[in-house]
Amino acid sequence: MSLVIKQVNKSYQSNEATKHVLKNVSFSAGENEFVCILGHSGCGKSTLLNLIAGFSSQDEGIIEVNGKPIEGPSKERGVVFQEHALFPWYTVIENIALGPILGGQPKAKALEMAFEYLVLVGLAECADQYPSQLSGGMKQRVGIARALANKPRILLMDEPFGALDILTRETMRKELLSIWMQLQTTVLFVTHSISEAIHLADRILVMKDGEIKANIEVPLSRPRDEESTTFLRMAKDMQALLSADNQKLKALGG
Ligand SMILES: Nc1ncnc2c1ncn2[C@@H]1O[C@H](COP(=O)(O)OP(=O)(O)OP(=O)(O)O)[C@@H](O)[C@H]1O
Repeated sequence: MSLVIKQVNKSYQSNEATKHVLKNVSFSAGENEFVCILGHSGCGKSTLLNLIAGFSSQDEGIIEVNGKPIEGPSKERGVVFQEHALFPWYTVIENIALGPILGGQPKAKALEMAFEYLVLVGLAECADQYPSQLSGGMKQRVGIARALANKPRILLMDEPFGALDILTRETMRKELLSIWMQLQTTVLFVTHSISEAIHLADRILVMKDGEIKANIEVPLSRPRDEESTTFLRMAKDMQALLSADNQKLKALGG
């Protein structure tokens, strides 16, 4: 799987004004790579992810998966949102099986597959419960299992842990890494948390005002110690990138 984004531009029109939200965005993500897109609220992270998901289209530029331009949503690109959007009238296992059933799997086979993913996210015992009976973290795990059940080649995650408390967030982060290591799929993960990005990513794209200001490899093995010198130095550098004005960025080579 390779994802290539070249010179993508996107503007929104509102009240006669044009807002240039993505400015010449270019990057790529390789097979099994975990890439985080880091930036403050409003910098264009979700807009970028929505383009890659195929929910909307760019004004200019190219978005290709395995050399083919994307044309709308596809099972090869699974999406997990901050809000889990589970169907309340279906049980947990039915929510997960829905994608495979709609994809043409017989129901029994789809339920079997769904159960495998529930085991993977540690919720086997909740198969027959309804979403309203689950905590926020559990719902988010169901959301991940549901995206994975379609066997995506790339998982697009838009601040999936943003609504969770800090302890649950840490647990989910560890679980996501363990799932990713088992499944080996490409992940594009949007966050505004510097430490979350450094914990998770192979590579971090720092976004500001619709531009990718830096594309940084994380030279640390996992699990990562947030007290280590490299972790702390990276966090400081990224904080500086996110808060620097454009003049200073130029001086930093950004
Ligand atoms: N459909 C739309 N119409 C007009 N403006 C929009 C639309 N969607 C997003 N925007 C604007 O584009 C900018 C980028 O929004 P986007 O949601 O991509 O940011 P973000 O970095 O994901 O922010 P957050 O972290 O708060 O979700 C914002 O200023 C937003 O108001």
